[in-house]
Amino acid sequence: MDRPILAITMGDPAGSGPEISVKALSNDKIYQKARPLIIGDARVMEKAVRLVGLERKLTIHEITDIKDARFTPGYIDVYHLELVDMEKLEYGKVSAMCGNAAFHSVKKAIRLAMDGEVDATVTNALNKEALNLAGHHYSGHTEIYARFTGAEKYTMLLAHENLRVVHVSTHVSLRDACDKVKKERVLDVIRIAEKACRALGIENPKVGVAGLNPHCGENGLFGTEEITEIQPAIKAAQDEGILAEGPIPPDTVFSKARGGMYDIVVAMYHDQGHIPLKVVGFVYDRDKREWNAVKGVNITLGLPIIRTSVDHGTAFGHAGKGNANAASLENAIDYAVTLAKNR
Ligand SMILES: NC(=O)C1=CN([C@@H]2O[C@H](COP(=O)(O)OP(=O)(O)OC[C@H]3O[C@@H](n4cnc5c(N)ncnc54)[C@H](O)[C@@H]3O)[C@@H](O)[C@H]2O)C=CC1
Ligand SMILES: O=C(CO)COP(=O)(O)O
Repeated sequence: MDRPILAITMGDPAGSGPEISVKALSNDKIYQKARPLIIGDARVMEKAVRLVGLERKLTIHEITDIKDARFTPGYIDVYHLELVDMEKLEYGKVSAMCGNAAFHSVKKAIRLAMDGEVDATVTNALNKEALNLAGHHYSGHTEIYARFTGAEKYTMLLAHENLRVVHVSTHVSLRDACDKVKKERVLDVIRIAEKACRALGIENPKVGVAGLNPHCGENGLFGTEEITEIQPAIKAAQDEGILAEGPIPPDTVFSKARGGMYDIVVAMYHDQGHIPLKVVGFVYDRDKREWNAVKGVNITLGLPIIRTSVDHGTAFGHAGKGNANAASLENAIDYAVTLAKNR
């Protein structure tokens, strides 16, 4: 486990995943801490190497068996799945072909991890519209991983620096999200959050639990979920010895966590957790008209295997231009290495 084997999915071939994978793996230092390979299409990856002008430095090494991987700087091992008709590939366009290719890359990575052939998986972004257009009816990686690993209690963690957030629900409408705030689910997510912090090397983690409603409902004046669902879940967690606190008003809980009061925050729905993370991790420069930083990592917790991911999307606006930012993928690779080593 000194240099864990990482299966990195190429993501939607029409997006920035192949390009940022090449950028991340062109850094020789990565091979000192991990043995990375790409799961996807070798032709797509060759095109990405040319796109970033690294064809003299990097060779795509096509494999169909992990045993054949070189894991050596100067080569990018690609577990080739013959997924893409290069004549039809158009950067920045939603297509069933690309949705299908992204899906099968993910499915293969999961299989390899479940079979113990790789130590962890790292995903590049897929486009949910393309995925569904291809007939794969999932709302994201999280649900694909749950289905193919058989996990029942899982959740999404986003992390950037010392800010970590897990979610009671993710890809559902805001109306449905409110109905999903139930004691049992909140308690499960608190438990998973605490365990994840330990897996990341944090001793005695403190878990801050957000409320759902403004000001936590002001004692029932505008919403009662804090009283009927969230408080009882926190009490049950405390009875198990977990250092959980809350419910904490959602508008300040993240600043408190960032300041060091909590190691992790339990958010009640997708955007409650995603917005603070991306306000900190995504930094746009108005004068340069580009992103100075696109950082952060997405980790699925509660799986029997490791999955870390970029926390941005397919960035179709950057695809084919060679100017996408690889920082989030580098973060995701680092987290995968840490989790594999602590397992
Ligand atoms: N892990 C995953 O598979 C994720 C997939 N998505 C999917 O991606 C697609 C596009 O979603 P959007 O909401 O547009 O989010 P997005 O993250 O692709 O784009 C948001 C903004 O960030 C910029 N950006 C994102 N990644 C960048 C990078 N690596 N380098 C430079 N700039 C970058 C984009 O140019 C855009 O301005 C959707 O289908 C969505 O469902 C979104 C988030 C995560
Ligand atoms: O869209 C995402 C976050 O909003 C990413 O979701 P998945 O990790 O499930 O693909």
